[in-house]
Amino acid sequence: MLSKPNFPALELKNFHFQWPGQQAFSLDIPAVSLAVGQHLFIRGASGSGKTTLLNLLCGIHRLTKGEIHIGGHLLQPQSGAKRDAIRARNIGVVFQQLNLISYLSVLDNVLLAGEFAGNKLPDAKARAQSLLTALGMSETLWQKQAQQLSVGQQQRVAIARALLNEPALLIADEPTSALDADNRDAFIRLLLSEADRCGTTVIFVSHDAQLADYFAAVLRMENLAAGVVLSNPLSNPQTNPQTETTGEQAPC
Ligand SMILES: Nc1ncnc2c1ncn2[C@@H]1O[C@H](COP(=O)(O)OP(=O)(O)OP(=O)(O)O)[C@@H](O)[C@H]1O
Repeated sequence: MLSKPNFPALELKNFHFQWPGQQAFSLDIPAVSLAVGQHLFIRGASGSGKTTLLNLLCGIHRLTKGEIHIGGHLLQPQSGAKRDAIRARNIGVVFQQLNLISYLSVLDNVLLAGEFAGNKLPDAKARAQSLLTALGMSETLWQKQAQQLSVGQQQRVAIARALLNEPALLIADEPTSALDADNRDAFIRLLLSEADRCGTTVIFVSHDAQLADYFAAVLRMENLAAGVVLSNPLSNPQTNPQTETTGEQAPC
């Protein structure tokens, strides 16, 4: 695992958001702190604000009041350009639709994350190759176009891309919603084990309550205002994928 600075992966202070001109919906979180490596599952009903919350944590929307810190960096309040730069370097995202560039190769899809971050890592190519190998993507696949991959292979590329910049935080937005139970479980195991290896904190959002069993911490959208991260009594370290390893154990 990489050595990480001594900051929480995520810290929210007096977080308040309201859509302009709308009183009916708001998000309020007095205080939340997630330690490095502590994975969080967020669940909530349709319309409870999951996507809005993720977009705020990524700096896509501007917070109405309060502060968001990612890996010790102040994300909000900041200008849009500063939020973009902080996001590119400190947050990896796995989207619901994975969002790979279909005509680019596997390797170039992963390296895109480095370009968005201004190629902070001088060894980005070697790191991309190492991540792909650890995720079970052999060298024969690296020059294949993303559109020629199976869904499972595309998911691995999406995980490698999200981890390329050694982010403090990886946000996964319902990436398993189109999968059957076996593939869903395999994906989430792989994601968490690879994040553990890299020392990255995962925030996984879903309406699927069954997935909560994989996480030691669960936050329900309905309980945001309480400002607490609940321990998950169902999480079982024997079966918890955070303790599993898959693929080759290359350095992260
Ligand atoms: N661009 C927007 N402008 C104004 N209101 C919005 C906008 N986007 C979402 N909302 C409102 O914010 C609230 C939360 O929506 P959001 O999409 O975050 O919920 P969600 O939990 O992600 O829902 P789902 O699970 O159905 O995707 C809803 O009341 C929605 O109508």
